[in-house]
Order: sequence, then C-alpha cells, then structure tokens
Amino acid sequence: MRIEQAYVIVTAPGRNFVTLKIVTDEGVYGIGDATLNGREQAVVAYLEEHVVPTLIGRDPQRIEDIWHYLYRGAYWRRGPVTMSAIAAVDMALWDIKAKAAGMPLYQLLGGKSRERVMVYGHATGRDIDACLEEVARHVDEGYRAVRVQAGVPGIASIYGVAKRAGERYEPADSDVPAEHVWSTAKYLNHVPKLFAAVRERFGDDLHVLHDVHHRLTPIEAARLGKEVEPYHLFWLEDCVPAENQEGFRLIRQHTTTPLAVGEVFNSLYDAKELIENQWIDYIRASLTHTGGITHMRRLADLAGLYHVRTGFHGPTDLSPVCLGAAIHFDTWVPNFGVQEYMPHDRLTDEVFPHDYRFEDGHFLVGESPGHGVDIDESLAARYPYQRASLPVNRLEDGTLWHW
Ligand SMILES: O=C(O)[C@H](O)[C@@H](O)[C@H](O)[C@H](O)CO
Ligand SMILES: [Mg+2]
Repeated sequence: MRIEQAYVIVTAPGRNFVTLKIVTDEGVYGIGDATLNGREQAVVAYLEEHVVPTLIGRDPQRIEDIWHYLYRGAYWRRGPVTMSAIAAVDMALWDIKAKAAGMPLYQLLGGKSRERVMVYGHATGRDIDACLEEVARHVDEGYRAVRVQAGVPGIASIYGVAKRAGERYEPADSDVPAEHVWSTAKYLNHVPKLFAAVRERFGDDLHVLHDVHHRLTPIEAARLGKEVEPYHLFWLEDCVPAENQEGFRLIRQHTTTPLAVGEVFNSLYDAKELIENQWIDYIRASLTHTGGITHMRRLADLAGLYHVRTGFHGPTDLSPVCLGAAIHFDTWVPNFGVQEYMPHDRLTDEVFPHDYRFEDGHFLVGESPGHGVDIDESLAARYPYQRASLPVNRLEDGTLWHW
C-alpha cells in the first residue's frame, strides 16, 4: 500500500476547522484533525509546505516510522503547530490502518476497557442563578458531570460564559483579539459561592468541574483549592500556567481538590514532571494538539504509572474527527477519567458525518472500521475560512495577563 494523495481541507461550518485527508493507492483513505484555534492557517502552511510533499509514495502502514520522521526529522521539535500537523497525519494513518483491517479503531488499540465513556458538559451563566439553570438543563439531559462557569460581579466579560443563555461558548469571536479585563480578587471571592449554590441545589452526587483557565498564581490556586474542598469538585482545571510545572508542588501541598491540566500541552515532556511527582490527577492533552494517537498512548501509559487519568480536551474548536478518534481512545485506555463534550452545531455535524453517539451522559463508540468520522468535501467547500482570534486578557491596571 502507498500514499498516493494527501491534501488539506479548510472549512468553517460555524467555526474554522482544518482536516488532512490521506488517500492510498488501494483507495482506502483516512482523515485527521489539524485544528489549532486562532492559528489554523499556520498549521495549514506547515502541512502543505513541509509535510504533505514528504508523505507521497510512503507506506501508510508504517505509522511509527512516519511519526518519528515528522518529529525527529523536523529538527525544530515540539510546539503546537508542529504537533498538530503530526497529529493530523497520525490520526489519518490510524484511520487507514483500522479501515484496512476492517475494524473500529478501539479494537486496534487493544479492545474495549468500558462499554461507554462518561462525558462532562458545559454549564455557563452570566450570574449564579443563570448558571444553575444551565446545570439543571444538563442534569435533565442525563449528564453525570458538568463544568460550571459563571460571570463574576465587577468583571465585564469572563472566560467560559456564553454571550446569551443556552448559547454555545466560542472564544475565538473576533478578527483580531478582543481585550478582556480580569480581577483575581473578585474572582476568588466569588467562585466558592458558586459551588456552594451548586451543591445546595443539586446535592453531592453530580460531578462538578471548573476551569480557572491559567489565571492564578500557585498560592492563589492553593487558596481556591482549599476553599472549594467542601464542594468535592471532580477537578479544578488549568489553575496556573503550567510552563513552570514546579508551581503545582505548592498547590498540591495545600489542597486535596483534584487538579487537571494540559489542554495547551503538545508533548508528554510538557507533563512529565507533573505526572512523575503526582502533582496532578488528570491530563487534558488532546489527540490533535499532542501528536496524535501514537504519542498520546505513550503519555497515557506514563500517566497510568502515577495514578493520573485522562480527561481529553473536547471543545467545539476541536473537530468531530478529533472527538471521534478520542472516543475510540477513551473506550480503550485503561486509565480513563472523563471526556469533555461541547456539542458541535448542526452544520458542523453535517460536514463531518460520524457514528459516535451521545446517550444518557455518555458517549457510545461506533463500530464502523476506522475512527468512524468522515468529511463531506462538497459541503465543506461551501464554508470558507474566516480569521477568528482568541481574546487577550489584561489586569485592571492594564498588565497583559493570562487568558
Ligand atoms: O476547557 C476547555 O474546553 C478549554 O479551556 C477551552 O474553552 C479553550 O479555551 C478553547 O479550547 C481555546 O480554543
Ligand atoms: Mg480548559
């Protein structure tokens, strides 16, 4: 079998997605997600200029060799653009291999470790009451786990809160970055009240999660972790920027609130210290941004040695291709934790037909050969790319802060 064609499809049914399609001389093809929110065209250029020309004529079955060819061979290793490009190739090659073997991807990985995959949804609200209504909607829809993000009095626009009730939250919402203003003090004073209200209304059984989105210092995160301990969060996510992995040691010394991190990671080296020191409980890296299935299997196995579980990133800015492949991975991986799920909109699901299905707070993996997701290229062509940037964040004194 040989790779005959490889090309990039950029489409924007509601938001921008980048997909790599690899076609073999035996007619079998595979697709991979290469979407990097706000930096889509950088990955397109990397793929078209530096990756696709090297794939033509190669044996698509040699997944491991091609992964190292693209990783070690790049010389300039790691980084979100490179690793998203490698991930798209890797996802497409695993899709091809599973199709050629006539089996769903999870079988190729090692078979089912569970029948279904628990997900968490996103409940957001401009204030606590509005947020509680969204939590109630998710509970009614069968979710066992809900991420809770609410507006903070005195902060005009905040991460994770949709503009209007019931709407999905899409952060890449302007041509050039919008500027938000942030107050740690106002945020820290408010969040414990939010979770007290959630537990008051919904009791202790519902899994509740929260995303700090990189905005605290370690001691501030330690304070927040301690103050929400009575509310038994499933996890507190991205509480500090994780370039300095050591920062999590201090948080860990002060609180038993479980910690999750990693959606901005792009290799297992970003998480190695965190995992080996057991400073975290869940690793959030995504297949698309962390080099695909080949690399994520290594990261998941390392995590499993230290009681760390997976909690894949799964917002609407990762395409159904990534979500579909992730559900196969989640179905197999022994140390599964939870899968993030923001439903894509109808247009997106039409462009990316798939066989996974959401039911009763869980995903059920499909049985068709491969990862079970396709792309309708003629429909995709109707939705041209339009630049959309993530916001930036400033403190009230104007300091450029973490978004
Ligand atoms: O936990 C999450 O799902 C993430 O934090 C997202 O909301 C990111 O902000 C988005 O994926 C950036 O593109
Ligand atoms: Mg997050």
